Amino acid sequence: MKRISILGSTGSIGTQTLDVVAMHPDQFIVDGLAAGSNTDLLLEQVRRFNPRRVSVSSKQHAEEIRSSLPAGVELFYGNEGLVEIAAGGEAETVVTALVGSVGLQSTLAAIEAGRHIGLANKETLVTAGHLVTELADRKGVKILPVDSEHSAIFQCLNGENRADIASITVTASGGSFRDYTRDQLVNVTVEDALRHPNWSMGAKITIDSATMVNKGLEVIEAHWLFNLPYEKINVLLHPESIIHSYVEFCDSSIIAQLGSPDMRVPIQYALTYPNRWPSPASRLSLAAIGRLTFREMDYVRYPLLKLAIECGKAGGTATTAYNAANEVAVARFLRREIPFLRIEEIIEEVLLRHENAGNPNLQQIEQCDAVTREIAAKL
Ligand SMILES: NC(=O)C1=CN([C@@H]2O[C@H](COP(=O)(O)OP(=O)(O)OC[C@H]3O[C@@H](n4cnc5c(N)ncnc54)[C@H](OP(=O)(O)O)[C@@H]3O)[C@@H](O)[C@H]2O)C=CC1
Ligand SMILES: CC(=O)[C@@H](O)[C@H](O)COP(=O)(O)O
Ligand SMILES: [Mn+2]
Repeated sequence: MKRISILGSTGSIGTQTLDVVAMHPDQFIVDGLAAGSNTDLLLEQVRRFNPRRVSVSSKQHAEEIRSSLPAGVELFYGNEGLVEIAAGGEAETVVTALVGSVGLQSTLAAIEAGRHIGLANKETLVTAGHLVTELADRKGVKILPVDSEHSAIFQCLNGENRADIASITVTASGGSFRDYTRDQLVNVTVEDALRHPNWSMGAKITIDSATMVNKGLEVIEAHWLFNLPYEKINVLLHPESIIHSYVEFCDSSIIAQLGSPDMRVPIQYALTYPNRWPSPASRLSLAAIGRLTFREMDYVRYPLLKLAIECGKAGGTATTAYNAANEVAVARFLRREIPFLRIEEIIEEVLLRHENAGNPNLQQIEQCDAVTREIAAKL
């Protein structure tokens, strides 16, 4: 039996993690669940999965559910609540499925407490990858990737010698607007942007996919997860999202991981590694698909991908600023306060003003995150 806790249990990754648990009820114990404001869904999850500890984002939400919780369930809230679920209790693995850099403190707390991490919350590695990976190394904690591309690369590297890697290639669907010219982006709506061609995901990552920020975050995530220089990380447009990513080795062999686009597969692998268990994900028929297509990445069409890689190479607080500016800009777009292309301008303007600090500690990261958010909110 594996004991797990989930940060962000009510979101897209969180609910699919519980789907995996429900498929293998004799293999998992759910120790803790942390949600934001969706208290109805959290209560349903509590009744079904019997966690001993839960958390919500505010005191007000905690009061809403306190009387409905079964006896014995401990209730927490706020950032401290996230840390309680991450580092308290008895989970062996914590699935980090929060969205945004709000997940940093609890991820660090989980690692500090010696919990293995099933990492979906890529923003934590983007904002403070050096702190997260250094602490995980020191504590002997495994960071198992949940993100589909990183799970693919992780699977391709199974049993391989890291020194033999020539490069890795992260595939990109192109998102909702992959067939639009830049001129056509001027009047796109929130609804248009939320229509991802291949994946059903939370709102923030779906917008990130449309701006190609998601691929920028994923390149930085890959840099930290696989300890590779940016020069060895490529991006390739692959509209079908069937090849989830691949690795090229020094002898010119390429190993790729393929599958139907279903996040339950990488989520489950992060929980069962190094074993594989049956999954209800639909089987891939390459004969039925017929052909897979690829396109060179166009860095002029997607300037935010180029900027993310530049920030990654610059290091320091540059990726913290990039990530924070993006979180604010996407939230403003989703609230219909700014048009789609303004997301780009805000991130670019923030980075023009950014004064990079090398090798930042946690306090400097948090300060950079807060200051950047203020600037991005005013632009
Ligand atoms: N969805 C996907 O298929 C994929 C997602 N990812 C990554 O996984 C992460 C999660 O994405 P996704 O599941 O789509 O996001 P969602 O928006 O669907 O879910 C986010 C979760 O975080 C919770 N949450 C948000 N803010 C807070 C807070 N302040 N305190 C406590 N809980 C909070 C939400 O709670 P509530 O809803 O109750 O408010 C919800 O449970 C992201 O980093 C994303 O990039 C990576 C690959 C694929
Ligand atoms: C499912 C997953 O891992 C997402 O990050 C997905 O990759 C988004 O797709 P694109 O960013 O390639 O459009
Ligand atoms: Mn991904």
